[in-house]
Amino acid sequence: MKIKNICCIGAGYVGGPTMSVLAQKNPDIKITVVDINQDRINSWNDENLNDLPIYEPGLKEIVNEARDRNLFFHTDVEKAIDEADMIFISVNTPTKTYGKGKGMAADLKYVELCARQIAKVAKSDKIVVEKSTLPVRTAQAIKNILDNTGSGVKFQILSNPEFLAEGTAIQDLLHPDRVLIGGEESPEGKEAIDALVEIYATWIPKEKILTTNVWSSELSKLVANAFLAQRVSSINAISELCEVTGADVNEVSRAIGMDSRIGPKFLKSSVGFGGSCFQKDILNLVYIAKTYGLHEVADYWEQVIIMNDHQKRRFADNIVSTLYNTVSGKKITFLGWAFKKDTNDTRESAAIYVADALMNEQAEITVYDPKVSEERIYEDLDYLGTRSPEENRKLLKVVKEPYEACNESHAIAILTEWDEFKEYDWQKIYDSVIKPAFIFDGRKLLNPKEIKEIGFEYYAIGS
Ligand SMILES: NC(=O)c1ccc[n+]([C@@H]2O[C@H](COP(=O)([O-])OP(=O)(O)OC[C@H]3O[C@@H](n4cnc5c(N)ncnc54)[C@H](O)[C@@H]3O)[C@@H](O)[C@H]2O)c1
Ligand SMILES: O=c1ccn([C@@H]2O[C@H](COP(=O)(O)OP(=O)(O)O[C@H]3O[C@H](CO)[C@@H](O)[C@H](O)[C@H]3O)[C@@H](O)[C@H]2O)c(=O)[nH]1
Repeated sequence: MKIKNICCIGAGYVGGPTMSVLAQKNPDIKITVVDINQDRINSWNDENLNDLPIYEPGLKEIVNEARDRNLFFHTDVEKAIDEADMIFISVNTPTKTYGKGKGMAADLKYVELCARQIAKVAKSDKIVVEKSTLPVRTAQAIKNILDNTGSGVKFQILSNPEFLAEGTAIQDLLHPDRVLIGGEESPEGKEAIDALVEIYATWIPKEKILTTNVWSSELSKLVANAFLAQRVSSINAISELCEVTGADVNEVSRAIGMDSRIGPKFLKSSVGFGGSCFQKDILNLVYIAKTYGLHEVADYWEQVIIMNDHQKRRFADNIVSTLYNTVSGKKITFLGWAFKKDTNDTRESAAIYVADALMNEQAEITVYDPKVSEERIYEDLDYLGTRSPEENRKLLKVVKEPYEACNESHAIAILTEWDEFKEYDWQKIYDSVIKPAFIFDGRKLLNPKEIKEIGFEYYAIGS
């Protein structure tokens, strides 16, 4: 079966970049990315490409090549569904904030809405691809909705989780470690799997395209994120031990990472992992385990989150205790707000929680981040609901220039590992801050020797 027309529902961090690369590599397939958010679609259609909704290195060039050739962005969801042979569901699946499973389970209302809309509109057979991260066995629920339309239309459901990381989305999409496709083990299921394999095979070697049953594919996505986050929490747990024993966590990471069985990646100690996925997906895994009565399994994975919360809290506590047990009325500069470098995404960023903890102590925070907007930062804080929007704006200021952000500061905290922070004139910054001059490096980014020689009191995670 040769796919000619693809629709992707959801023009977010996954839908946008993924479909852009798919379109670039398959110029003979028409790909339409739809979203209910008109502003987002307008941004994707921004004529001079300066206002794309997502910042990812390399994305602009690919959108420029494929857009209006075989890649289209619009809001007419029903028309795009009707025309497509293959429909990707790439909508958000946040943690539930209400009802059963509140704070743990994935909220599948957007996915269900998509399934119902497909069921309503479809007049010809379709392959529906789960691109969103979903709890194991969600394909069954989607299938139930689709198979009960009475229209006679046949659907095949595939699971094709996305493993891209933000900031490196385009490179991850162009050169993935693997592509995972789960499908039914029937002849129709195999035909659907083959159709999707052919699309990826236009640029990815076939041996990297892994096909499994649907449930293994759905579960593998949650497990991959749980394992990755577990490594970060493991090294962060060790960072605290390093701080009290005189060991250095970078040296420990290097020493253990050279063991080929452990490997060197994802062993960078930090102020805590953030991002839209790790916490949400582990909570989801924990919830699924609990649902099946597997309490030891649930407790085991929950510990990854507990350690991460501890790491954020103790970073804030350390600032307070070092600044003579009070930060009330003191200016604390945050360098970085994004959850990692090279992205403007701030979801679950450690910076939000560290700021909130310090604002509870009446600190006056000034934030500089090269890519995150002022509006976004206030939205993140307001979302916590800890204090009124007016108080948030009173206690936290956002500036567009790093030296201005540091001027007359009592302490500088590095929350994101942006490369440009390393290049700053730290002597100039030292001259402009209140003494003693403190730096709290949540990313172990700066050179401790150089920074201390300038005169800073320098505290880094894990040493
Ligand atoms: N962000 C990542 O790096 C990443 C990586 C891998 C997997 N994932 C998973 O991919 C999924 C999407 O994540 P994201 O970060 O792209 O989310 P996102 O919030 O950036 O984008 C989702 C988009 O879907 C749209 N949407 C929701 N319901 C809709 C509907 N009924 N019709 C049309 N549009 C609708 C929203 O308006 C939004 O623009 C999630 O399940 C996530 O866990 C995310
Ligand atoms: O050694 C490390 C590696 C990462 N982090 C932090 O962990 C978080 C997540 O980083 P990363 O995994 O690089 O970014 P994400 O974009 O969240 O990507 C993860 O989540 C995606 C969504 O599911 C998956 O597709 C990716 O494979 C998975 O890496 C960030 O706050 C990082 O700063 C560390 O603190 N130390």
